[in-house]
This record gives sequence, structure tokens and C-alpha cells, in this order.
Amino acid sequence: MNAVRRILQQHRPAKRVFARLLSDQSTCRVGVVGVPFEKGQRNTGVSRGPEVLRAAGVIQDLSSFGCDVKDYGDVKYEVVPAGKQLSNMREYDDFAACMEKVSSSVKQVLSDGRLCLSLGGDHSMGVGTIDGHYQAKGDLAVLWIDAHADINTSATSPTGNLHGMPVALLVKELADYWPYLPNMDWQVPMLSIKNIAYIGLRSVDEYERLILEKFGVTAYAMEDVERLGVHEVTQRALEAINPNGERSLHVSFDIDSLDPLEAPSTGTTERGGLSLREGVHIMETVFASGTLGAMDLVEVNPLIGSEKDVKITVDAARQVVRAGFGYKRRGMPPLLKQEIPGYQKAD
Ligand SMILES: NC(=[NH2+])NCCC[C@H](N)C(=O)O
Ligand SMILES: [Mn+2]
Ligand SMILES: [Mn+2]
Repeated sequence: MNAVRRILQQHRPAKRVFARLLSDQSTCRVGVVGVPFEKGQRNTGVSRGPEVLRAAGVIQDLSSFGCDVKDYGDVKYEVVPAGKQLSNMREYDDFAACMEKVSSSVKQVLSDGRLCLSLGGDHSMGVGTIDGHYQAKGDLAVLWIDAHADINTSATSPTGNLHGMPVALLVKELADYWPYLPNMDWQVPMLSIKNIAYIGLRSVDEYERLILEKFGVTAYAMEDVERLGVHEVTQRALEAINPNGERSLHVSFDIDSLDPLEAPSTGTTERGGLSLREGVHIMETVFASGTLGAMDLVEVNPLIGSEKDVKITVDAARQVVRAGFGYKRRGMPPLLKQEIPGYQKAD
């Protein structure tokens, strides 16, 4: 044994002091739900988001720094035709059927005592994930990180794409603006529009703008990020929607919030977006708040762009996700799982 090793041996107890105990990391039990749904918009490929994110190692990323991750698999659904055509809501039957399942999967993960990470899929899945979160935890705060406000109703949507409508379906203040929605009786709009904050906006439709103004929604557009800086914006957003930290926080992260240079493989790119560093900073701030209950990572489309574009986009998604669940860029101390008395890996 050489001198260095002998010294290390002698100092072994010190290692325990500096290592993180897995049992301290209460926030680090995570359940992953895949939502291979793409009918909320018109590009083929978003439904392969969960597959490419898993293949790139999203789950290993989290377990590598100590999260206890369980993969709940992909959501499956069977369509029940509504029997009635709904105007300006494309692929409505599939949407209604899929989101009911998404909601119960997310509810299950949270009831199992885990944080929930939902991998999309297009952003219409926010209806399912936030509904499930609400059912498990009650009153929520929602941070919607997006280039778009996704708060169109069927009456205001210029496209009929459901991924532009999830927020309007979730909030009680807009309930009267919808027709009766068949097969959506499981979903009661319970969220208060006051408890939603946006970061990253730069493509807001006229009627969306009207709604945001009318209800005084907390909305930090790109110019606010420029003026105040990403840290201040994130702090203010969290303060506005969750002043006492009592509400469970839902973060819905649309990858198109990032600049297309950082995330090119997505269906509705808008230039002039958040840098990856800003996206990571938002999620680090979210983690530090200790309030995260569930996160969605949506709109990664591996069929858009070159192979390199897809890799850049998927890598960006991975960095944003791991930051939300506690990864620190400054580095993580080692984990000593086995040395915790009575430590048992959860199922
Ligand atoms: N999740 C998204 N990428 N949404 C884009 C929405 C674009 C537009 N506002 C629409 O209603 O269709
Ligand atoms: Mn979106
Ligand atoms: Mn978007």
C-alpha cells in the first residue's frame, strides 16, 4: 500500500461526513410517465419524444446523482368517438381519451409518494398532467415555460391545434368560454388563473394577449427576461403564484421556450428564445424552492431537423430535466448508499 492510499484509509470517516446521505434526499423519488401523443399539433414525430429521451438516458441522468427513479412506462388509450364533431379542435376524440389516462397515471405516481416527470408528447398533454397533479395534491401553482401562451379556446385558436389550448381548458375563469366537451367529464377546470405564471413568451396570439391582460396573468415575456435577468424573473414568478410555498408546483416546460439554436427539433420554433443556461437556471431555482411536485418536458420532435439537431435538442432537454430534480452544475458530492443503516431501495 502506498503512502497516499494509507492516508486515505486513515481519513475514511471524513468521507462519510462529506458524502450525501440518500435518505436526506426526500425530493429525489421520481416516477416517469411517457406520453407518446402528437395529435395536438400537425407534425409527425413528437410522439417519439419519450422514446428518444429515454434512449438518451434521461432516467440514468437522474439516478446517476442519487434520484430513486421508477419508470411507469407509456400511457396507452382507446378512443371513444364522441359522436359529435367539435369545431376547431382537431383530433378531439383522441385527445379526450388520452388525457384521461395521462391524468390517472400522474395521479398514481404522486400518490406513490414520488415526484412526477412526464415526457411528451405535444403540449396538449398539460391538460392530463396538471389534472392528475391537481387530483393528487389539490391547490396548485403552475409555471408554464414556453414561447407560446397555449391559452386559446376553440373560439380563439387560429389553428385548431389542441397544443395551443391546454391552459384555457384547465382554468376555471375560462370555463364558460367552452362548449360542452363530450368525454371530458372527468376533467373539471379547477386551476385558478392567478396561480399560473409564464416565462419565455414571444409568440402570443391576439386573443391570448387579451385573456392575459383581462385576468392580469403573471407573464414574463422575453423582454422581461432581458430587462430583469432570468433569476429575478423566476423568483418573481414563483413568489406570485406560490408566496408561502404551500402549493405543489407544476412546471410545464415546452422545449420551444429555448432558442432554436439550442433546441431546433421542435414543431413551432420561435427565434430569440431562452438560452439553455437560462432554462437550466430556471429549473435550478425551481428545485431550490423545494416546492416541485411534477414537471412536463414537451414538444421534442426527433423527426424535425438533422441528426445533430435532434442530439442538441435532446441534450438540452436532459440538462433542463436534471436541474429540476437537483443536479448542480458546480458538482455533486459522492453518494454513499450502502452505508446508510437500514437503507432500502424503494420498488
Ligand atoms: N405548444 C405549442 N408549441 N403551442 C404552439 C401554439 C401556437 C398557436 N398559438 C396556436 O394556438 O396554435
Ligand atoms: Mn407549449
Ligand atoms: Mn410552445
